[in-house]
Amino acid sequence: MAELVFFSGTMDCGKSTLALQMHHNHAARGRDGILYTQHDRAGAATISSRLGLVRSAYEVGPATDFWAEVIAGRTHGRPVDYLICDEAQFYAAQQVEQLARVVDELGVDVYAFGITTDFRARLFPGSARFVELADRVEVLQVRALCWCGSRATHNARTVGGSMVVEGAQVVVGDVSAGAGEVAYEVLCRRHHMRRMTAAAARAASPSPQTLAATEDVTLDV
Ligand SMILES: Nc1ncnc2c1ncn2[C@@H]1O[C@H](COP(=O)(O)OP(=O)(O)O)[C@@H](O)[C@H]1O
Ligand SMILES: Cc1cn([C@H]2C[C@H](O)[C@@H](COP(=O)(O)O)O2)c(=O)[nH]c1=O
Repeated sequence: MAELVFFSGTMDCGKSTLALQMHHNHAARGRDGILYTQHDRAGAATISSRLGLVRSAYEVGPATDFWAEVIAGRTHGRPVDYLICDEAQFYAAQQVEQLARVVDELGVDVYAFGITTDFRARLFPGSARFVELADRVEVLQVRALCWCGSRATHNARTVGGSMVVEGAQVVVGDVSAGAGEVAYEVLCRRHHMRRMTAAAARAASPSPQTLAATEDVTLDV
């Protein structure tokens, strides 16, 4: 039976890598799939993984109708066995409903990949609809880590190096150092709620010399 699966996690936990691996494995067995994405960091109509894999994909926009696209594909002779949907947090709730209908009425497997919550720890509307409708929500096995070593569960946004909790929900960006004025960092909930990024923690921590000279320093991070 076809299924709607939402592979979810923080930024930088391997979602796009898994999306392209799954496409590779299914295609290698002769299944026909279509790749979709929206606002990938590498540019429009692209699925890019930080491990270096890059593939062309259809760019999802406000006018994209997944039901109509699969029907059109089949009308033109494509079997369309599965869809790979990356950056799925950006899809409209209505598009997620179209994907569920494609699964149920056309027997197409839909594998969607996206972050669950934004920089304020609020659900993206698309992700919320996936959680509500998916047959399964899968958490990726590879753990992204907070600077403290705990599993990262939340996404922080920084502007000019400082964590912010206000701003537009959608701002394309990366987690790497030097990512630009707006950047992201994955944190555990504890440090997300305390707005304690790696830089803030470093700034709050005494240097080893200071520690040696101070007997009762308590780090409250
Ligand atoms: N230089 C590297 N060497 C090994 N693994 C890496 C390297 N750079 C990134 N990765 C892996 O790639 C993952 C990010 O993959 P990606 O598919 O881009 O994530 P996502 O789509 O979830 O943002 C990291 O969690 C890490 O495991
Ligand atoms: C937290 C958060 C992220 N984004 C953007 C930043 C990136 O362009 C993507 C996530 O991509 P990844 O492959 O999972 O790293 O989402 C955003 O627009 N708003 C946010 O709050």
